[in-house]
Amino acid sequence: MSTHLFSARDMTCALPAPEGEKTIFRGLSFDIDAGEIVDLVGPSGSGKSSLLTAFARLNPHAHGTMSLEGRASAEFSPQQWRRMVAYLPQQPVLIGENVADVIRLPWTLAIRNERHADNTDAASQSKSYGRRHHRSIWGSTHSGTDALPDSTIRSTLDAMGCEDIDLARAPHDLSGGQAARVSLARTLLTDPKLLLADEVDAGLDDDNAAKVATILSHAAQRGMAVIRIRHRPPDGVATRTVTLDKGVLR
Ligand SMILES: Nc1ncnc2c1ncn2[C@@H]1O[C@H](COP(=O)(O)OP(=O)(O)OP(=O)(O)O)[C@@H](O)[C@H]1O
Repeated sequence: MSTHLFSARDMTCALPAPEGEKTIFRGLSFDIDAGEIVDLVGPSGSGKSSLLTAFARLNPHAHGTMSLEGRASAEFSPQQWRRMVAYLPQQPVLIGENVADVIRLPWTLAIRNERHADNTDAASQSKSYGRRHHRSIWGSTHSGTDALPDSTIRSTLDAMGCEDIDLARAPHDLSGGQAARVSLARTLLTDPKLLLADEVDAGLDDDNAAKVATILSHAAQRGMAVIRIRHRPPDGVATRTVTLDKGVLR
């Protein structure tokens, strides 16, 4: 489709409604390059979350044409796509007994899936692409702890300015700011190419919001593309801002 890292064309979202269909947006186009941070703003209810979930192929009411690094989204299974186009919701969902387990969860699930895939003969071309890809990201197939030892999690969190987060802490004992950063760290460690951050700094104090912005900024410097939905005042981190209003992106 293009040479952009990610491109979307003709994105349309229409919800079932008593009077027929309610169109949230129609025919939207969007491009983003590696290393960019784009803020997506607009009035409440204008469809910002619907657009991001459409990009992540998580929105059953949306359709359009998308590509990543020049490859059409249809070449990827939804799971393969979402590993590279990761959607981060506002409310962190932290599953595990402690922070280390929470961060390791994608590896644990991937290894389980890999074992399942290796035990079946349904190795289509797209599946084999997925296995190669995730081995390259996640390295080991032995166990979640082998693939992502505590020492790696610790050093990664420290490098993200999360020295205050104890790996042994139960997720329900984390503050809102810590929970937001753990959720973000878990997703960044899976190394997506495009991160879709849906109001991840909403409800945080200024200090924690700044920490989240710094983490995202460093990820972008390493080549990740980031789209942020934000309702806070501009923080100087975005490379550009786009507005979604009345179904139009400008
Ligand atoms: N699952 C759903 N079922 C019914 N209506 C929905 C659903 N999801 C979103 N909507 C509607 O679609 C429209 C767009 O919602 P969306 O959450 O995408 O907007 P938004 O711009 O992200 O809003 P906000 O800034 O308040 O989070 C709204 O009118 C909303 O009520």
